[in-house]
Amino acid sequence: MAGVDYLADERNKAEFDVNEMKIVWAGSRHAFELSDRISRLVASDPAFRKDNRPMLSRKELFKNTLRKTAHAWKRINELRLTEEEANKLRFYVDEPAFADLHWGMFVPAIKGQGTDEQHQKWLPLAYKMQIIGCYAQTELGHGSNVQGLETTATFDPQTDEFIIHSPTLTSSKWWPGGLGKVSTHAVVYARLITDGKDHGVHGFIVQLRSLDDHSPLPGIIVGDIGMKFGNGAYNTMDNGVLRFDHVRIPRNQMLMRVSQVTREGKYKQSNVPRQLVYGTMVYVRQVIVSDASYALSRAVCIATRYSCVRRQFGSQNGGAETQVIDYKTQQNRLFPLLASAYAFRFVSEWLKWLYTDVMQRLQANDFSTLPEAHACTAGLKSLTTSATADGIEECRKLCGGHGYLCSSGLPELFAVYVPACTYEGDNTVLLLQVARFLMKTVSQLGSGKKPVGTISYMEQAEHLMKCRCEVQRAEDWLKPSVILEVFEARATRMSVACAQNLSKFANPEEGFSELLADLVEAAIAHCQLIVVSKFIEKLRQDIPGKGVKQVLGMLCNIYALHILHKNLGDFVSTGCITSKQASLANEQLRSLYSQVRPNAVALVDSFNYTDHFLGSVLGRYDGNVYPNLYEEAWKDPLNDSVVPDGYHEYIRPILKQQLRTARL
Ligand SMILES: Cc1cc2nc3c(=O)[nH]c(=O)nc-3n(C[C@H](O)[C@H](O)[C@H](O)COP(=O)(O)OP(=O)(O)OC[C@H]3O[C@@H](n4cnc5c(N)ncnc54)[C@H](O)[C@@H]3O)c2cc1C
Repeated sequence: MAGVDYLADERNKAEFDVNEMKIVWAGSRHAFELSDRISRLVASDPAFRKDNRPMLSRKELFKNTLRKTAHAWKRINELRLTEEEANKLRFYVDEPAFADLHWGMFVPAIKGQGTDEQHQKWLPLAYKMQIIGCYAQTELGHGSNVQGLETTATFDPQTDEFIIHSPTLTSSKWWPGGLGKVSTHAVVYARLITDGKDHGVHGFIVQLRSLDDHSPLPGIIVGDIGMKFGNGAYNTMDNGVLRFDHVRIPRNQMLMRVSQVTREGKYKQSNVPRQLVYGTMVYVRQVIVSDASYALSRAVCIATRYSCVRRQFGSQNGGAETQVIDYKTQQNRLFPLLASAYAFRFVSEWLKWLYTDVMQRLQANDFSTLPEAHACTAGLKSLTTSATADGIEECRKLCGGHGYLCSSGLPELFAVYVPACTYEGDNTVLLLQVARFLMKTVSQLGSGKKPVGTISYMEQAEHLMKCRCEVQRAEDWLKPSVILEVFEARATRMSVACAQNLSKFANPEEGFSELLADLVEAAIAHCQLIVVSKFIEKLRQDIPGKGVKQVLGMLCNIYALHILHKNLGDFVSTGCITSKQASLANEQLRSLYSQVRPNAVALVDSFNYTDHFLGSVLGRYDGNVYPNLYEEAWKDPLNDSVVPDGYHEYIRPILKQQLRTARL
């Protein structure tokens, strides 16, 4: 029946003001209104339909993406959207496309690493999309180890040009999004060579294709690297391969904000500090953490609504069966993910602040907080993307068999999302960078150098190494000061233990290699503490709306106590808590699940996702799952005919055969 809200009972149970929570989730009233308006605009435009994506062949899929991107660009211009609105529109179109790399990597790379003259020349062209760019760093042979890149850019003083060359097969650029079939230009990372000397990896703007007929320029071999994981998913993107055969570009196409090559071929540092590139990095990672909260919240929204619709067992005297969300096992898997979605949202909002702070300090030549900002953003990128990838898969399982259908929206969401664990820095490699920073901080304790920002808790290392958790009753676990202290103590003790073990090695690098796995765990403990502490900080702010702060408080406690429960080994073995306190934490967690339960659907409604954006029959706003799932099945091309193609060739002969010789 059209118009019936099958989840109305669930919505009526909510104990907080959903409209106010929508504003908290969006970050501000302005952000909410903008997001709401643009998401409806996209949802109501048939050109942005996406339900058929998993069925399309690669070529159809790619062309469809080109059409949608062109349509989005047209609407952005017709409606005279601002940059903020245009970004939201691309977000709600919800399809990886070359434009993501153009706006998300190519433009920021030129902005961050280009000189004023380069900005004046290239940015207007890029803003009007008269050129389309990508970011070509990774090669077939090297990704994480950027210093191992092999592409060369050799300066030729005779002609005032760089010669870009791929000397080996492994130096082929491999993976850049938008490169395969679309980009006209790329920021290419190559080893700079002047007068026979290698100055390491630098960025260059290189034209790849003709602006007249799109054919590759002489000396350039370029194409797509092939199908990727999942149906639809990231296959909308033309991740590409690129080889150069002595391609010449003018000298002024090296990105020269930080270092330069003069007309005479002299390599020199400009007076702009090298650290300026950190600004772009913090910005990109903030976007990735924010995207993690959106991807996880989407999966959680689908799993929560469906868990209220789905009933299994428990019927007595012919009554209704139990909603699966009422099983404690379902709550124990689902609610920590719901809490994580909110936690990642708040930490990404805080990262926005960190970006402004970093930029202001850079302007003032204050680099004191950069190592900490670098470690913290690397760690948060790693932590949130790994948890989100795992969380989406968990949501699929929470939806049982139906979660495996493409119409649940979860398989494609998972396939699109998982590479976030790899791009912009492999998650393990990033955690090892965090670990190096932690080891350095521990080694400097007592030297008078004060740890700053998210690592400032280490100033209390002496206390944190020996403090005892004061929890005596389950409710004691609700105190933010208690939670913070045990998380700080665990992170400190794990880092100090690693540092002590490292000091046993005569060669520190050998020790680091040997202890990699422990170091990663210490880094995770530090990053989990950051997320918990930013959630607690958020709750210290004034948050209006009936019941909003209370329910967020429950989620914060669920997030922290669930991590504690999952990592009891760390907390107990480092002596931060006793096993009795561990079981009290678990008791408190169960009670929190019961408190969140009536608010579950309202908490996912607060994400304010349209059915178009969710793209899930199971997660429909109205909860009318079964008739729509049934209808969706009949749309499959296999159901176009009652008797399948191939019946006469392959099925009938088997059915009609007279077996004489078989040994069955
Ligand atoms: C969908 C997608 C889009 C991408 N888009 C772009 C793009 O637009 N532009 C671009 O330039 N690149 C892009 N990339 C490439 C991406 O940035 C790299 O894949 C990434 O940096 C990881 O590098 P790698 O592939 O060399 O992995 P590797 O470094 O080879 O990793 C393989 C394994 O080795 C481990 N490992 C590596 N080094 C260490 C170490 N020091 N210690 C311990 N373990 C280690 C890793 O943890 C991992 O388990 C994209 C990749 C994907 C999947």
